[in-house]
Amino acid sequence: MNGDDQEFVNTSSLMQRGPSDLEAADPVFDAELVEELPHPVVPIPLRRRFVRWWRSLPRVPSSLKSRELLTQAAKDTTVAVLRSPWRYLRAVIRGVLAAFRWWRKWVTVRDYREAAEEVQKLADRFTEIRELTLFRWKVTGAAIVALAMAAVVTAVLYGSGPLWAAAFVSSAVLAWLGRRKDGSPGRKPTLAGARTLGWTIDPQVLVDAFRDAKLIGKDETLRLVERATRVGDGWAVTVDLPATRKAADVIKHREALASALAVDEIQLIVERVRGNGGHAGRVSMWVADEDPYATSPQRTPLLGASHWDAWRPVPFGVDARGRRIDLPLVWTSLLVGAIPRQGKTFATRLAAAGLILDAHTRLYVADFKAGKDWMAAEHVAHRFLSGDEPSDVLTLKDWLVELVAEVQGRYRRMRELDDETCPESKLTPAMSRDPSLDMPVTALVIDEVQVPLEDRTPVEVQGRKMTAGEYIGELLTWLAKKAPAAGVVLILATQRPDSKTIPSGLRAVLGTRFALRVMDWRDSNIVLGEQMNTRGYDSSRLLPSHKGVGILRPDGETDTGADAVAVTVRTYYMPGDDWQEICHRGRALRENAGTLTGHAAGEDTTLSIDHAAVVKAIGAGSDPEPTADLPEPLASVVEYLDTHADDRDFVPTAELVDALDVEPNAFGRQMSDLGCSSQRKRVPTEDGATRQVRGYLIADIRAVVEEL
Ligand SMILES: Nc1ncnc2c1ncn2[C@@H]1O[C@H](COP(=O)(O)OP(=O)(O)OP(=O)(O)O)[C@@H](O)[C@H]1O
Repeated sequence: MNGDDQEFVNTSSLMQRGPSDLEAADPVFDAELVEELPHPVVPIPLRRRFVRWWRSLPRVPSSLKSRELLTQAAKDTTVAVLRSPWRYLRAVIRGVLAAFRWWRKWVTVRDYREAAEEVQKLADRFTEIRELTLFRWKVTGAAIVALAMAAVVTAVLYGSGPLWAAAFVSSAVLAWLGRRKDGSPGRKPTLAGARTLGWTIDPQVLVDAFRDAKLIGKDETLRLVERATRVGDGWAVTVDLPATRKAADVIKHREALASALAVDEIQLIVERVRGNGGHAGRVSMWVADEDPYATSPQRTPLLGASHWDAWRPVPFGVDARGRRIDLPLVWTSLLVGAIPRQGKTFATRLAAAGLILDAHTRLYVADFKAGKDWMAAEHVAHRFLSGDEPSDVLTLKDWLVELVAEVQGRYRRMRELDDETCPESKLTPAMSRDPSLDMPVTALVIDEVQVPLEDRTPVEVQGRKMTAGEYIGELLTWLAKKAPAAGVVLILATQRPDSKTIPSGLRAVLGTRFALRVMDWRDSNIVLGEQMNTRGYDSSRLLPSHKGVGILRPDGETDTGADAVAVTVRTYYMPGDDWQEICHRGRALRENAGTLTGHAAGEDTTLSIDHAAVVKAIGAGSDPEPTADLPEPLASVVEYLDTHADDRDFVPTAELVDALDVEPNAFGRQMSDLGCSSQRKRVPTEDGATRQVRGYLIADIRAVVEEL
């Protein structure tokens, strides 16, 4: 508080008391005393101040404000200068053509002729027009003769200098006449050959392609951030879209852009540039010279590694540009889906290979394909089964029960550990390698997971009758939710990625997805996640010949260099002998480290299972049948939604009518009687567009069920 404030407090107290009882009073301080620290003055260097001032000047062009832009401007100027003779020549040629067209129109008296034609008096005016045409031809001839004579006389009198000067002036006039005006790209040749690669030389071709693909408007243009450069076996370019246009839309409509650039969409990689150097409208494109997946596949780099750390992302494949894509596995889970013979088992084995080469990793391998593909893993796996009989399904069920108990035990033990060893309720690399803690990274690999999930062997879980498939679904869902943080990784591969086979609850908690070729966009969405096709990721569009190529939607960050939602990857090729080699190496590593256990060590693999504890943990058997008391058709709708709703919030009426095989009008009436009213909503279609359909909000249906 300063002196003036003190003054004010004194005077106000005097005013309240009145003038009669004037008495000297001590000042009243109604404030907090704070120590006044001087503001630190940080001197800004003169150079920085100048740079700031320079950059804030509105009239200085942006190319003079940063070194990168200046370099770009210098490059652009050099290219413009080098190209200028060619552009000038083209402008002159266009000028000559324009002049010729004008002259032809004049000499044939076209305007007069057309006017006569319009009033149907051409016959009357014919002689007149003919005479005028003849006269104009004569004028033309006289002008040519006069020009030629003038040229000869000038050449004789003054040499060729003035002739050159005249030619230059005429060419300049013609170039001006033939100049490209904004918005009129000129006549486009109909048979000009392929547009491919034209854009690498002339950015205008790229702008036209964006316009043709309707990614920018007719009057909008692109800004070239980086000129087209050779990167790998293709061309890369970075552009800025006009304000308000989004890079995400370009990714979504990649196919239209590929068509406009006349390349197969598999050759065109479009990414949004994120982070410091990017923004929502900056697009980086790479166009491969040819099908990047037509070449022979690469062997996995794991072959060159004597061992691998399971905590390091596993080398999984390469993208079209040849950039390596690594797949983090610990703390997440992986779902691989594809139609048969597309490389599902190969991809799953790649993920498993990284874990096999770590001696401190425990493996559970269940091969329901019952073939040779996984045989080699028998030598390293703690638990191993290969078969598709109900007895195998029941064995898997027991494993899962064992794993649920294991995960619960791990969390219990983690609670008792000090903060330094276990800072969060999560497994750490040090914990996973400490034999005294007995918490190694554990991977559960199930190939053809649809086999156990669809199994109908009846099982009784704490008095509740259910199928083995249902119980396995519940156990897997619990594990996918809870186990990754405790170091238990789920790697599931399925040939049938439809919503009936893989329960939506399970799919929703599987962090990493890899979709090789599937039958249609719905199946692709089931593997990759709802509406991924509308975001430009649809694995049904991959070619059958592209074995091992799929769309990877990672859980965390992959090493792609670009921060994309998903990326198309060609997995490394690891044929049977390489796989066996890896498994043998994994066994040798375990033998050295003394970590070979279970099936691989020839130990007794009888399981100690506490079913009751597991049932309590996952809550199975305790749920009352949810749809038992519901009236129809609501009960069937709820049953359908439980298996098919995924993470959707809306279900079209047509889909329900189809699935439940009911009469649409009666169905609508019954639903509305039960309190579920339908409404219109836009839903995505196969081609990426949206369509308005009638249907029900799933939340509304659930609310009615609750009420009932
Ligand atoms: N990365 C790859 N590069 C080239 N070819 C591959 C690649 N991955 C797999 N393939 C080829 O694809 C074929 C099928 O692979 P795989 O056995 O993994 O298919 P799948 O989807 O598991 O089939 P199924 O569903 O019948 O079990 C393999 O024989 C292999 O030759």
